[in-house]
Amino acid sequence: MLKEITVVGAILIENGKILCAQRGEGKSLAYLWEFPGGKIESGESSQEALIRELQEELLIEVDVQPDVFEQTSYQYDFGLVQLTTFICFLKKGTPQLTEHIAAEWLEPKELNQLEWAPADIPTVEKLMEMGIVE
Ligand SMILES: Nc1nc2c([nH]c(=O)n2[C@H]2C[C@H](O)[C@@H](COP(=O)(O)OP(=O)(O)OP(=O)(O)O)O2)c(=O)[nH]1
Repeated sequence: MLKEITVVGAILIENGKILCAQRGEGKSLAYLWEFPGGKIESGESSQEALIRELQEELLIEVDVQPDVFEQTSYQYDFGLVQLTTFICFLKKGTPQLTEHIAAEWLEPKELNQLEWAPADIPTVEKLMEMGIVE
């Protein structure tokens, strides 16, 4: 059966850099880099899901921009991930890793230094083409 997984990812911007987070061992897509976020729960908007996920994963409060940055679907062996990314800004706190094993703040042009989850490539390419984020 085709399993659809609806996921939101945050392009968290601070001082022209983007927060990139590395997935841990024992998970799907282990050690690949991603945008912090996760699955939308029933009854939640995309923005609400991102606010909740970033609170849980990084212990921060964020503002989520209303417009979608990029939307893609990627068929993994475990299911079809529909990933929607949004630009976010830090409102309160400093990111602390509670789930990821590493994080890096990178400029858009540096994003290809990391090995990203396949579903993230369109967002990464769009950010790299923009060159500057603020
Ligand atoms: N948060 C996030 N997930 C992503 C990205 N790209 C991508 O393919 N994914 C996938 C990984 C997971 O299969 C799913 C998000 O699930 P999740 O973050 O809520 O849950 P999880 O890490 O516990 O995942 P899992 O072990 O249950 O698969 O979407 C991304 O940029 N951010």
